Amino acid sequence: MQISVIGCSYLGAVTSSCLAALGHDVVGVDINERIVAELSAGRAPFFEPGLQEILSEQGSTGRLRYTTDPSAVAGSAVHFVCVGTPQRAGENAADLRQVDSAVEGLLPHLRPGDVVVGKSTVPVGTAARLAARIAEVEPEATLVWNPEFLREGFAVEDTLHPDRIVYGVPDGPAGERARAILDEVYAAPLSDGTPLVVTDYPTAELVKVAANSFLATKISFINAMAELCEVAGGDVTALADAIGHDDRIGRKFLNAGLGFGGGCLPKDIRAFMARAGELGADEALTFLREVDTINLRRRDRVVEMARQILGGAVADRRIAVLGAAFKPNSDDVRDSPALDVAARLDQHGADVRVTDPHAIPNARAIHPHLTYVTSVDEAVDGSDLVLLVTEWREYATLDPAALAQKVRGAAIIDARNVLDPVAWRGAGWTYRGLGRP
Ligand SMILES: NC(=O)c1ccc[n+]([C@@H]2O[C@H](COP(=O)([O-])OP(=O)(O)OC[C@H]3O[C@@H](n4cnc5c(N)ncnc54)[C@H](O)[C@@H]3O)[C@@H](O)[C@H]2O)c1
Ligand SMILES: O=c1ccn([C@@H]2O[C@H](COP(=O)(O)OP(=O)(O)O[C@H]3O[C@H](CO)[C@@H](O)[C@H](O)[C@H]3O)[C@@H](O)[C@H]2O)c(=O)[nH]1
Repeated sequence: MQISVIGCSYLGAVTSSCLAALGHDVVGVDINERIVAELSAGRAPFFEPGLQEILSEQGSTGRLRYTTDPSAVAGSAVHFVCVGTPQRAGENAADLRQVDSAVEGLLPHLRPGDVVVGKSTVPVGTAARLAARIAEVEPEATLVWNPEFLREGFAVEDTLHPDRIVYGVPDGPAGERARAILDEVYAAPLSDGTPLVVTDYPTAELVKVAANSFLATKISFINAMAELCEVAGGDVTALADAIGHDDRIGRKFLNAGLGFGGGCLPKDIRAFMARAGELGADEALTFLREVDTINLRRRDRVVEMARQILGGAVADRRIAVLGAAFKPNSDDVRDSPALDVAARLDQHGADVRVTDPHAIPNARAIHPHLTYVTSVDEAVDGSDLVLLVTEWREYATLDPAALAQKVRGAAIIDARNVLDPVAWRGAGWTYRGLGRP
């Protein structure tokens, strides 16, 4: 099938290349010339495991191309909208300008029978509004809302083998026809037994933000337990293991630490609260305000812990910050807790040295004044304190005895609770986890 993908960043680059891998003819359109140049050269424009390989494979098939020309969507039967929906500056609500401009750009090229597929994460009600706009210009085109659940770091795997596929379709024959077309697009994962939920627009839009709200709530729940463990002398890791053995709870997303960041969970729960308020249902989501507050308190806690360990002030003390990305296996620093902590310590006058295997260029673009180094050795050299803030495998497996030789003061805050306290203390370190004795 002939498919266009509008917006080719973290979501769209993976979606477009994976659709080509599923056997479709794909054109990706983005207004960002750098992204298009990289993708056109067969290079991943950001770090995402497996993306480079799939781009190289698909580039040589001739089934995948990228362009900045918006008219390149003409001739495609299916158009995926994968543009950004960031938080509006100074507000909780989502900024829908990219979605609106992508759809407006598509309208002149739509033909009868075309299917427009919304993948971006949007406030409930957006699909109905966009469907009405599309109908004004091409009444025989149909909008489907098909939210995306991929995780950065596992984006290719999640796209090719999703946990579920959700379509929000309009009632009647147009919806049925659009559904049949999407069944063809997703023939491979559907034939593997991927569960399919076909529903209406509002439910499809809500499924996405409900899923992210649940995940965020799970993380803040365990971080609240970490706060309790800290004052009561408990161990949140053992607690998470114990409650996680209950199948009804499950162990996933119960890793206490520095909390959630990234381009999705924080802005999605805020946009959900804002939309609930617009719909007169803000009381239904007041708990998400607490989820957000608990999450942001984790960053304060780590800064405070650093101050305590360093005897009351961080000014002029050298602090090694291991990690800048919001999670391992990603170079994404959007709302990164790791980078936020580094920037705050820098503001307090600390001599901060930040390292990360992949995220330094993105981090530098946001916080150019911080000092970045390319290795753990350079970061820890002569440091008074080490912070492990993104649990990259190479940081989680560091040798405490070897590292102790390089620092000035052997103190570490394991803000992701991934190190073995016994081993680190045994090697002479002052070890502090979050919610662990
Ligand atoms: N990043 C993820 O892991 C992920 C996962 C699931 C869902 N989502 C959702 O998917 C959407 C995209 O996420 P992202 O992280 O890729 O966002 P992003 O901000 O990184 O990328 C958006 C891209 O769209 C391009 N763009 C904007 N307007 C355009 C237009 N009119 N025509 C063509 N291109 C245009 C931008 O240049 C940019 O490259 C968001 O709604 C997000 O919430 C993201
Ligand atoms: O037990 C945990 C699990 C995660 N995190 C943090 O939570 C954040 C988000 O992690 P994750 O959800 O794995 O990353 P994303 O790539 O942002 O993926 C989320 O956001 C995407 C965009 O909406 C969705 O598609 C995914 O399903 C959803 O998991 C990161 O900062 C993690 O460090 C924790 O602190 N503890």
